Amino acid sequence: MPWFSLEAFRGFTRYIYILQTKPGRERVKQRVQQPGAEVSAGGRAPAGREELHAAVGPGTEAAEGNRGCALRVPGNCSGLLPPGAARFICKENIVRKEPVQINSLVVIEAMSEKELPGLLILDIGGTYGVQENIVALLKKHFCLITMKEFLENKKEMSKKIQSVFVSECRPTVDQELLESLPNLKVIGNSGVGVDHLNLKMISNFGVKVTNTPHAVADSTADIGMALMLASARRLVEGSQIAISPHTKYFAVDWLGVEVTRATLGIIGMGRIGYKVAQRARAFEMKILYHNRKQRRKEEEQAVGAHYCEKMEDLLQQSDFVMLVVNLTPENHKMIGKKELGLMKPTATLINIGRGALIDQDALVEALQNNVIRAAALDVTYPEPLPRDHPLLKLNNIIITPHIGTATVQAIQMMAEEAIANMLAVLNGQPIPSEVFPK
Ligand SMILES: O=C(O)[C@H](O)CO
Repeated sequence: MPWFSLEAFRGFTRYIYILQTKPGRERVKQRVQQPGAEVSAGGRAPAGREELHAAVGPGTEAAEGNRGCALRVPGNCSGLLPPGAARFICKENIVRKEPVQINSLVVIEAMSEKELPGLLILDIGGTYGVQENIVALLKKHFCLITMKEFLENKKEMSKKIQSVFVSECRPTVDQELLESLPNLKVIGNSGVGVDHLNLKMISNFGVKVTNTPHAVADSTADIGMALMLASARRLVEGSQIAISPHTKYFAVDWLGVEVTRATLGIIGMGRIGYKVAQRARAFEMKILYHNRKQRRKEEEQAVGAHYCEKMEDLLQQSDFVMLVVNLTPENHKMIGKKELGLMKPTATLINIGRGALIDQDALVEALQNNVIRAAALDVTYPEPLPRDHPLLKLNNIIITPHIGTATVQAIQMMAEEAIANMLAVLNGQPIPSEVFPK
C-alpha cells in the first residue's frame, strides 16, 4: 500500500531530489525509478540525527501515517498539498516527534520518459529477445524501442534511437540500419566478441562500439575448464552409458585421461585466457601460452605460465590446446590440417573462442583418423551446425551450444557493463570498454 500517491511523479521515469529540513542541515536524496512508483520509506540521515522518511511534491496527496518508516513514532500529515508548495514531508524527529515543514526541495534531476535516450533492442522475451530481468535493467536508463516498433513507425522512432543493445549478435547492425538512425551514437554489444559487427563501417557513421570484456571472463573461463574436464573424463559418453536402457555392466577398460599435471596450451592469453590459467594451476597443470604479446613476468609467474612465441611449439607439447581468442580476419581457420597434424595424437582441442578459428573439415578428418584424441567445442560455424554435419556423428567430440556466458550472473553483468558503456558515450564521459576498428 502506498502511503501517499505520487501524482507529482507520474510521467517521470527518474526523479532524484534533495530535501532539506533546515538550510545547511540534513539532506536526503531519494530516487523514484518508475512512473507512479511506490515510495514506502525514504533515506536516512546518519544515526543520531534527524531522519526524513519520504518526500512528496506539489499537488501530492499524502495519506496519514508513517507506514514504511523504519522508526514508528507519531508524526504525520494528510491532505492535498497546495501547488508549488512542496512543503509536506513525513518527518520523524525522535526528540520532537512532530512533523516539520520542509524548507526546500531541490530537484536535481528529473527526466521524463521521452527524455530518456532511445535504445533499440531486437525484442522483449521470446526466442531471440532480451530477457525480462535485463529489460528491467535497461529501462532504468533508456526508453526501449523494439525492432518491431521501429519498423512500424520508422519516421518517429529513428530520431529517438541513440543506441543499440546487441545481444547474441542481434539485432543485425548493417548499412541499412545505420543509414536509418541519424542520431545513433553507440552500439552496446553484450559480450566480448564483436566479429558480427563491421567495425569500420560503423565507425564511418560516427558511431562507437563497446563490449563487455569484464563481465564475460569468469563464466567463459569456467566453460573452458568444464569442456576440458568433460572431454578428458568422457563425461557425456559416460553419462549415456550410465543411463542407457541397454547397459548391463560397466566396462573396466573404459578409460579417460587426466587433466591433473597435464600440459595445457592456451592460445590467447587475454583476460579469459589468464583466468583459465589461474584455474588450471589448481589442477597442477603445466601451462604454455601463445599470445600476440608476452605477459609481464609477474603475471606469468603468478600462474606458472610459459610463453611460446611460436604457436607450433605450443601445439607440439600440449595435452590440451584451448583456443581463447577473438575471431579476426587474420586468425580465421588458424587451426587447420597442418596445425592439427602438429598436435599429439593423445591431445584434445578445446574451443571457447569462435567456431571459424578452426577449419572444421580438417577437424572432422583429424578426429576420424585419430590424428588427435578428441575435441570439445562451445562454438562452431555456423551455430547450430546443420543437423547432418559430420562433426555431429563423431564419438570423440563434445559440442555445447555456445554457453560460455549463459549464466544468470553473466548476462546480468554483461547488461550492466553494456549500460555503463552506452551511458558513458551518451554523456560524453570516458568509455570503459570501447572497441576500435583495426
Ligand atoms: O563474445 C562473447 O562474450 C560470448 O561469446 C557471448 O556472446
